Amino acid sequence: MAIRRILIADDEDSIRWVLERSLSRQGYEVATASDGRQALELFRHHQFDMAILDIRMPGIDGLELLERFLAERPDLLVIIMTAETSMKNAIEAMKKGAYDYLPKPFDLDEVDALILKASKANQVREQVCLLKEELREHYQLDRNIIGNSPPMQKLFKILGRVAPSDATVLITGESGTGKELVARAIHFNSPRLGKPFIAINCAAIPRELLESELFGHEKGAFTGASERKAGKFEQAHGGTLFLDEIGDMPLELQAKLLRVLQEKEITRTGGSRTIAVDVRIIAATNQNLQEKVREKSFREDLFYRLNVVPVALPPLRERREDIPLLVDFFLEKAREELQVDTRSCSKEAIGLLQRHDWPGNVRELENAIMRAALLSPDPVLSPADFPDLQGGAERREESLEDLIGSKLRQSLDPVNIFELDNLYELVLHQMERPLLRIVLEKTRGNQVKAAEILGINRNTLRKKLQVLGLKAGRGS
Ligand SMILES: Nc1ncnc2c1ncn2[C@@H]1O[C@H](COP(=O)(O)OP(=O)(O)OP(=O)(O)O)[C@@H](O)[C@H]1O
Repeated sequence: MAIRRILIADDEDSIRWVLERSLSRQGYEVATASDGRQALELFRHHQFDMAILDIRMPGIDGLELLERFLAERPDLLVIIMTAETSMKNAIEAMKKGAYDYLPKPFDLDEVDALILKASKANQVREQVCLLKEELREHYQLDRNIIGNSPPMQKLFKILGRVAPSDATVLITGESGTGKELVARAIHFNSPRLGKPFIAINCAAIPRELLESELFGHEKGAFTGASERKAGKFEQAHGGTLFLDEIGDMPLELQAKLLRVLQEKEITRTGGSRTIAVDVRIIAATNQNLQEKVREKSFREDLFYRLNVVPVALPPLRERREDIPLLVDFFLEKAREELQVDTRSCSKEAIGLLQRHDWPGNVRELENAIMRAALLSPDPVLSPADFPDLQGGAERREESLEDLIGSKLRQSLDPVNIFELDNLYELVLHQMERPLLRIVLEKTRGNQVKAAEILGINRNTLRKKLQVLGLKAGRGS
């Protein structure tokens, strides 16, 4: 929004008069006050976009007004006019949150330029606010983290409570359960939104580099350190640092990390200066940290420091009821990202997906859906589109059924079945002999194995072989 209403406060009549005249001519709505009290009164009754305040006024001075205004309206653009030749007052004003300062005496052109600059800055600021809003919406907890099952509802409750705070969170869960997704959601739903979210995977970085990745290094700190470098802690200043796979952090670094967390300051490798850092920590692991503490490969004090709010993500096999929702979510993603028009999954396919155990959790499901959507020519995915799953067997059974079905049709077509009265037994009997023969062939006559595969008792198999006149093999 452009600047429209301006408040001018100065005890010098000539300054008020000149500014009011010039700004009103340019179309701004201007209100003037000759002292701080009057300015405060006007501020309380009008919505100004900008205030131009003289630093020296009887009663309430410009700096105090600035503070009071910003306490109520942090978005107000305040310009402080200062007659002082020293910069001290101007610096003080900037520290207190003034947008800029205007040294007296000034040209009206200077004032115009300043208002124009502020106007542009205001627009950028509003855009940033909008973007933040969009981001927040994008990361709205239950929009991106899919799940409706009781463990997920419990999770949303915890996240809703913990996100707005600065509390350290320790996320545990098997690989692919969404630990990083949850860490991001916490950040984007916290007041730190708009500040950096920095992730580092402690398992993926060689030990000797991890320290400098985390805490930075000074030039020449070690061979290869040709430039000074800020570490992840510094990069995350004001925001959130996500320490993934924290269980893999070497013990000696754990000690340094603990110190940093306690003291909220870092020292770069090879440096001596301490640098204050304001960082929220979210750590994650798929290991049992308590067990590592017992084994002495993870520091107990660090564990307690990180485990302020424990968040445990359930494996997908413990919330199978969420699979249909997840499938729809990933199908929509596939349509957007892969330009396919896969619409849904058949009931049988959903059944198959719900029976699978998903050792790779949501990541594995996501990959399976994306791959199937990409490869299947059909808008509705069927079990055949998931050949890697258990259901491969089901699919083979299906095709075996088709195969037998068509053979049966071929042999029955020329027969007048109305003349028969024991077709069921006849057909099954016809199948029994070839089936037993094939299985015995494959087990090289091992009856124990054959009985096991067929799922029948060994004595039953032996009797059947006798009745059918099939040669009994070895295996007794
Ligand atoms: N509940 C969920 N809803 C939607 N997508 C999810 C959910 N959980 C995980 N995902 C997706 O699954 C993939 C893996 O998630 P993520 O990387 O967060 O898991 P992780 O637990 O950090 O895995 P790892 O331990 O292997 O690093 C991502 O693409 C993520 O968006």
